[in-house]
Amino acid sequence: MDLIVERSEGLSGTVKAPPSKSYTHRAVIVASLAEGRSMIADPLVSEDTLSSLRACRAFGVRIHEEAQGWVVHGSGGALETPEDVIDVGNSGTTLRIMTSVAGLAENYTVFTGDESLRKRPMQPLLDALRPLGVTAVSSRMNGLPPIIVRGGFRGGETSIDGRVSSQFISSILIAAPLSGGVELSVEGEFISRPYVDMTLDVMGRFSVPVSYSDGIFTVEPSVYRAVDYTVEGDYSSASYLAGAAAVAGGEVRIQNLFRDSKQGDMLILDILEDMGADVRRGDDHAVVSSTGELEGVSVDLHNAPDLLPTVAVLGAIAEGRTEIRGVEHARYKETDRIGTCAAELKALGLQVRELKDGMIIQGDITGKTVKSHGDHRLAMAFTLIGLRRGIRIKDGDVFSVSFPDFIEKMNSLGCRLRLAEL
Ligand SMILES: O=C(O)C1=C[C@@H](OP(=O)(O)O)[C@@H](O)[C@H](O)C1
Ligand SMILES: C=C(OP(=O)(O)O)C(=O)O
Repeated sequence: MDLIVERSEGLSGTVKAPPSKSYTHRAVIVASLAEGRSMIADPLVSEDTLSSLRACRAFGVRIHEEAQGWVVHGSGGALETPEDVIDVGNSGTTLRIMTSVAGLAENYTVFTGDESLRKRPMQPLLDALRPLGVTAVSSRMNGLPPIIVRGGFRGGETSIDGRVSSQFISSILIAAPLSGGVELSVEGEFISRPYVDMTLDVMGRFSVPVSYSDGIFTVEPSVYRAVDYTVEGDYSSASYLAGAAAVAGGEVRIQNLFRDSKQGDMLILDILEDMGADVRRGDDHAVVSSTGELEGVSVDLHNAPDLLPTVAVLGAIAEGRTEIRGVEHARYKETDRIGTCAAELKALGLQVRELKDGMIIQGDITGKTVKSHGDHRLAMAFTLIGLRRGIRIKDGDVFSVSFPDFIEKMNSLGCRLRLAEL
């Protein structure tokens, strides 16, 4: 279904940022491996995080969805062989993290997903698991899902290329304590590092420490202990709420955003400030106000790849030139986000120079229609252009992957958007 956005000006209101997608995945998966009963309070209930919940259930973990959150009866690491193939839909995080977890189960596990998921690279993880005792292969032998994993995670030493996805590192670290222990060295540039810090944060909350020195993570054999865990708000989702205030003008207060968060995407607040918005940070909220006039910026997104669509669109709206660098790994997401964002911005009339690791954007927007390419972050980011001049986003209903109440939250601030009638 298409998303229709009408010009909107002068936003106001207070809104709660949706719960963090990355923390929800980690919390439900680690709680599933823990000994005892955990309550995951305020989880993100979205297509991607439900993929993780269902994947954990497939290994025999009992999880109850209640009003306050998810009650997880941890397996202590005793996982059943799934009865069927596991379909993780669109969720790369589920696929990557659960691949190592499947190495802890007996027999074979098969993971597949939607058309986009079946293009997500897996080979570095498959190679890194082999020395640890896990034989995991791509069914088509092309490094892509479907993935077949044979249990046998005994632990040991391994290494991984840090340039493709930090999810490979999170994956091995999460399963590692339930093996004989792991030493994992990261080779080359270590992109998206804050996501690994989030992994260590959750492992620590469930009583498992990880040490890191000279590029090597060390995890000793250990047990995860169940805990009650509250999921904090999501800075990536909040980038659309904050971005809306910056482009449409007015003042918006976003609750549930913590100043001491480990999320790399909190960089959006600095970027909006550099572009000319006014940002006030509280311990558990941020307030963004703006006249709507923005200036282009130069940013490196190596630690915050999910901000690429938001920043590209803000750059398209801003006066002058915006340069985004350091984010070649955005090409391996739900779509090749450098390619799809550049193509759609060009179709809207902008001058865009696509770089290997980013893009340079300048010029004026003339067009009125864009395509989401089925990518939730493109759909939500293009909404910001609509607030300035109206837009129709083809297949714009894909936001439910990460932000199911996106329309309601944006509407509550004064943004005029709706799904097109069929
Ligand atoms: O571990 C995670 O929760 C994520 C890691 C990032 O991926 P990469 O490490 O592949 O950049 C990010 O893009 C993704 O949305 C979520
Ligand atoms: C890349 C993303 O998620 P995943 O890797 O879990 O598909 C995202 O949410 O932008």
